[in-house]
Amino acid sequence: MSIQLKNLKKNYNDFTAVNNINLEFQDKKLSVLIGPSGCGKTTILKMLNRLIERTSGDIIIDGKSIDNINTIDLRRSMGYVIQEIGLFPHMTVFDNIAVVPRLLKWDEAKIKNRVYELLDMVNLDPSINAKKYPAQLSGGQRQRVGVARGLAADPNILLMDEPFGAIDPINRETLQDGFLEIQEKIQKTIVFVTHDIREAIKLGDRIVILNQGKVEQEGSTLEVVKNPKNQFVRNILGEDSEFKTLEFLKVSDSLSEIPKTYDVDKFDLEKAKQEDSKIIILTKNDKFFGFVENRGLNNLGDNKNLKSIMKTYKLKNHLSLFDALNIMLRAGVSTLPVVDNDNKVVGIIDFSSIFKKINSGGE
Ligand SMILES: Nc1ncnc2c1ncn2[C@@H]1O[C@H](COP(=O)(O)OP(=O)(O)OP(=O)(O)O)[C@@H](O)[C@H]1O
Repeated sequence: MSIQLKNLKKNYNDFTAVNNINLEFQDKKLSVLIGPSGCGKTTILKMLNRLIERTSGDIIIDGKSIDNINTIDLRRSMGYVIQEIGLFPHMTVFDNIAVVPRLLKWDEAKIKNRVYELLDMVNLDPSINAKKYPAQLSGGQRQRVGVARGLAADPNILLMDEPFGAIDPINRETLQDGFLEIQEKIQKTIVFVTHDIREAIKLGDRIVILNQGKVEQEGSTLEVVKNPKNQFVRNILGEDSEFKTLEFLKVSDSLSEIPKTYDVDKFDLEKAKQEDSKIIILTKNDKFFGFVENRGLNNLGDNKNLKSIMKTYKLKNHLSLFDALNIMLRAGVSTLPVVDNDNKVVGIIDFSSIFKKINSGGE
């Protein structure tokens, strides 16, 4: 579902918070709104679900003005995830997530299925967490319950207002990674407010940069990062914005080759030594098992104990190139195998394929 803003305006008395904005939030894309405090981000978001009424202009969802959609239906078609305060403290995790399905009068069996499915999706074991109260969870876990609740009735649109803003940086990264995995699966139209440019670049398919109620620049994340329109945008992006695109580019887009793999139980040393590839990947039952560096094969002792030189580092294909470089530097290797969610090998990544990707601007 796409959302169009047409000449959208919001005045608070004689102060104009949102000033004649024309924009489209594209179907199934995550659009980030970013800008300095007070630039109108939250006001725009809340006008979408009519928590704030606009002064003039129009908001069109899939061709229909929101004036022609019943407000209750409108809000049900939009999940809403906000910072921290979103959960009802006196309700269990289960009941918090079940709020909208119960309003919609789903039967209890269907609600239970949905709540358990969502808890699994946000990586919270339902058998442990469904009965807990918000106060018994960590900040990051509460936030994941917030995301699950926003998705409960399977809305087409998700509005997220600094959903990870109150989480410490390390857990924040984990939540962002988890959320990217979820979005890959559910493909919602998401409008996401943040003031953190790294988060914007990492999560956003598209970025809207706002300044005093106006759009300063809008476009795909790479377009904006590569071609900032003016000094204001450059200031928002910060000094090392090219480097930040590493957060946005995915390992899966930068694979250098599909490697030949060797079943560890049928390993043929002489054949492996002939391979061009820098690393030899070992599998067991078609799943990733480990890898050895080709040059290491010559140093293999008489006992031919492969495991003595085997490494088990691997990269998941949904990780960012930023994470990939981090892991490669930590592991002290310049080439790593890449696996999918089923632990099947899908390719190899090395420094040169990463730099090629960065230099091409992600294309
Ligand atoms: N109810 C209100 N009455 C008067 N002014 C308001 C009201 N709500 C918001 N404003 C003003 O409108 C402007 C935009 O507010 P908004 O909350 O949309 O900003 P924001 O970009 O989300 O800021 P932040 O990043 O600090 O959350 C601000 O200058 C704010 O002071």
